[in-house]
Amino acid sequence: MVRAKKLTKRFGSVVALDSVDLEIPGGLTVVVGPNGGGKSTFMKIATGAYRPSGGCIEVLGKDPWRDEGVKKRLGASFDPPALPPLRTGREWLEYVSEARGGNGRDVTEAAETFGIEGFVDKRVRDYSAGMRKRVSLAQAFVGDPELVFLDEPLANLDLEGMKNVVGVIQRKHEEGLNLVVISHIWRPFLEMADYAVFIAAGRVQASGDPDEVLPLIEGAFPL
Ligand SMILES: Nc1ncnc2c1ncn2[C@@H]1O[C@H](COP(=O)(O)OP(=O)(O)OP(=O)(O)O)[C@@H](O)[C@H]1O
Repeated sequence: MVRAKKLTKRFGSVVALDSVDLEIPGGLTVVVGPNGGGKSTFMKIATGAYRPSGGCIEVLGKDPWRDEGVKKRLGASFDPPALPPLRTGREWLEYVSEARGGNGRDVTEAAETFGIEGFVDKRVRDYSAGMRKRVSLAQAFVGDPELVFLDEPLANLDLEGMKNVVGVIQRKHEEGLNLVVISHIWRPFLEMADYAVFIAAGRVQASGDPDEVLPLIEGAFPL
């Protein structure tokens, strides 16, 4: 699904990703690591939002920075959510669905899935943080993407919302969708994951079977 070789990203003197070699297979992958480790930067490069400073990355066999076609096959929910403040949630979701080659009709289903029907016709600027997160999650799934990236899908959600989103991810995974989930709340996702990646200090510290990566994660974040 994703193949990175010597992938590097610098912001001035900060090296956010330092010569990362990584292959992410199909299925559900969980990406874990400390704040500032490079996870979101990796996702932004993988979805074509950032250009690498060095090395290369292929997503679904294509370069996401250069290939506009592959971007249409990817769904993404960034954290914090990137939504246009003056649009309604519905207008934005229809736009994203259509940009991915969908017909916008799946927006109603996505609205139900993420419990946003009550406010989807209001402007984004009037949303709470949790409402923004829900619309941003719906955005990742409309337009029938082949691979979905979610950055902190549980951030700002209430308990009911968290349970719902974990359930949606489980169901999408079972239906055969490919997902890459970055989450500090890793336990519910690691249980269902096919692959795990631990990123810290701009490097992949471990990747592979979740059962093998888990001890490393628990060692790094003792509770
Ligand atoms: N647009 C940017 N401009 C400058 N520095 C950046 C930018 N984006 C990220 N960085 C820096 O790159 C490093 C990696 O950040 P990144 O957001 O990828 O980490 P992360 O693992 O996602 O962290 P968190 O768990 O806190 O979300 C950090 O040192 C951060 O300050």
